[in-house]
Amino acid sequence: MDTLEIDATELQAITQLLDKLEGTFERLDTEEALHQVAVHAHELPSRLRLALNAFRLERMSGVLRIRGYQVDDDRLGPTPGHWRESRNPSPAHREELLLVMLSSLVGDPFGWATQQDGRLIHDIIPIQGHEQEQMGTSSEALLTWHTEDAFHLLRGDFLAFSCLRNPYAAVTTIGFVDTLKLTDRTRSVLAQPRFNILPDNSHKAKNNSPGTAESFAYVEEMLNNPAPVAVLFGDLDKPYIRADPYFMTVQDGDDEARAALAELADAVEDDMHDLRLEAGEFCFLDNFRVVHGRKPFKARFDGTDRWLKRVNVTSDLRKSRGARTSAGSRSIH
Ligand SMILES: O=C(O)CCC(=O)C(=O)O
Ligand SMILES: [Fe+2]
Repeated sequence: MDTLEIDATELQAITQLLDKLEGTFERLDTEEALHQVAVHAHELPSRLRLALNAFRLERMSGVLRIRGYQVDDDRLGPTPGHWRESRNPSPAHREELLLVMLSSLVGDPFGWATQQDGRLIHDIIPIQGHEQEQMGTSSEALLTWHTEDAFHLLRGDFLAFSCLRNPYAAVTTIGFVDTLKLTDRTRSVLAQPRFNILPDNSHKAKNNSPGTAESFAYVEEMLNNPAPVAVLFGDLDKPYIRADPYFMTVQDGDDEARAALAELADAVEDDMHDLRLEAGEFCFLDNFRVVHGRKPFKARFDGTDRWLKRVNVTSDLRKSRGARTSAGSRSIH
């Protein structure tokens, strides 16, 4: 993992930039705001911009932690009990603004019409009733390692988090694909389109408000009729990954693919790293080069729970033009 510690001078520059901009953008999810914010990102301290560019160009491990920003915990108020209860204007507007600025330096933020009612910026918080689910909103269950939105052809290249609070130091887990120990034979099987990846539950209509998502047609299609895909791709010596074992199957009778997937799961689990996100920390994951999950934790449901903001980032918005709710929108369906 790579870590950048923001120093006092940089913190002052960031604070001044946020002071200047926070009143300008009431919403961050409009075409205009996203354009403007991406340009203001170039006013951030150069060490941050250099680090994010190095991250984008794969000159780093695939995890970049940016530490040293201070969150005003009182301003945030209680952690919401559900992402639907998130307030507007957001009490975390400054952190969301900084998250979108930083994200704009690695690509372009986007969201899903089928997730969190189409919001661009997600709240990752424990939700009562979801304790045992395989979702960011669960708590007591182990969140099995995964590529984010692995089922989707247009999944993000990167994933960005802002940690607002994590009082009990819940652990995000990270697996680095660069250093995975797999036999050549297994690599070659994993590189063949012999695996089905079903949509995870966060994309299902039952976990969105009725009528809010533009269309669940693609998600339905992927549920009922998943096209077989490869798990490893790119350069097989240093592969990219696309996997979410909890939601994966192989064709009936394809024991070789099943064994390769099991070997991959063992290799990833043997070398998982703990990441305890702290309040004020921003964290970027390379969604092609690392997988992530989360260890179980006990949520409190009293307004003091862990609270992350999350945004998906793509290297190429143009690829999804026909799959967004309109050509100008950032919402894929
Ligand atoms: O809560 C976490 O640490 C990560 C959860 C997760 O998988 C996600 O937000 O994509
Ligand atoms: Fe995830």
